[in-house]
Amino acid sequence: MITVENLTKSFPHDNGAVVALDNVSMQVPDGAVCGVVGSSGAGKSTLARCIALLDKPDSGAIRVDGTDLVALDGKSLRAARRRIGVVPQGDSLLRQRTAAGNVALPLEAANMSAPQRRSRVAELLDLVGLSDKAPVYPDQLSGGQRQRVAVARALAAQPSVLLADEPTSALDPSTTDSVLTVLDRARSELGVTVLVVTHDMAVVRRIADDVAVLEQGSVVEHGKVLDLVSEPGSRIGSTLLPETDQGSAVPAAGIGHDVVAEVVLVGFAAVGALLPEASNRFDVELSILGGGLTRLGDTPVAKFRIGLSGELSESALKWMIEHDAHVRRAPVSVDGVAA
Ligand SMILES: Nc1ncnc2c1ncn2[C@@H]1O[C@H](COP(=O)(O)OP(=O)(O)OP(=O)(O)O)[C@@H](O)[C@H]1O
Repeated sequence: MITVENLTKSFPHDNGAVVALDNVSMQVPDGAVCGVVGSSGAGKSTLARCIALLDKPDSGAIRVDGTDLVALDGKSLRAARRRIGVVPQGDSLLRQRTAAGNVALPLEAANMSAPQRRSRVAELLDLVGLSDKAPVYPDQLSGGQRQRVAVARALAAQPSVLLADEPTSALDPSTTDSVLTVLDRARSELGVTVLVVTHDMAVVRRIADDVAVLEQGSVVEHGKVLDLVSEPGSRIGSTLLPETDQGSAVPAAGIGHDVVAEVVLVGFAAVGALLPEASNRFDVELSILGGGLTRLGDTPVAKFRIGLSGELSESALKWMIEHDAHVRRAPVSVDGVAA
């Protein structure tokens, strides 16, 4: 578990200071992948650098497995750093070393014997799908392959936490996918807790369990992706879920439908069965007025604007809510038209 409590960090700027992190608090559960997103200058990299112990915060605590890292120094700080693997922003491999040589670096620093090192490097290159590239120099690798070597290197010392700062920036979508697969494997096969700083919402869509949205140094939204997308007004929800054409006027109560509502359905069972079942059970006519289906990680999620017609429309809606549909009634204006 990573716990960040009231973290503040500023940098000197002209005659004053720029506040990069302003009282930031968040948690990442063990074995979860958390995306840290936000616009440029929001404080994402500063947060990652503080957690990686590369920058010292002005105040606040960063607990990894219960230990406050901010309070450490000397030997205990160096030991704590080894428990945090870092994939730095940009090209970070040593050009004069092969892929295997780069992965071996932290193992050499830890004085691991040569035979042990060879076997550990082989394991790590296998994990990132690059066993055949062991003798290859970074210049002969693609951008995605270089990033996968950087992930292997970050995992070499068996950290409990992996931090990746913009691991997919400047990569095309198919290469991005291979890097994300590797981060996902770090979590699923090694149980590592992964924090990914990114401006790319595709990263959140594909691998994040949790997400924190930073804005001007503050966390403005934080939690499980699948919970946030059901919350009205969620930025994550409005970015990751299909549009339902909120703005268009749809005939509502008394005109075309007895009830108009927006529903978010999470998971195979809900997406596949809930709407037809509600319609059958209550003998109401159900029309999809907008929205669509998407996938967050392995989970199908739908957001629809629906119209219900029939005497038991209200009961059908209530039944959907009882069966875990997240329902928001579409606002209806005075002339009976959904706004
Ligand atoms: N070493 C530094 N010295 C001075 N100011 C800094 C330093 N590092 C970050 N800042 C400032 O702190 C604020 C947050 O920067 P940070 O790099 O953490 O944001 P970010 O969200 O990662 O942005 P980007 O997506 O562009 O990388 C910015 O105003 C930035 O200019």
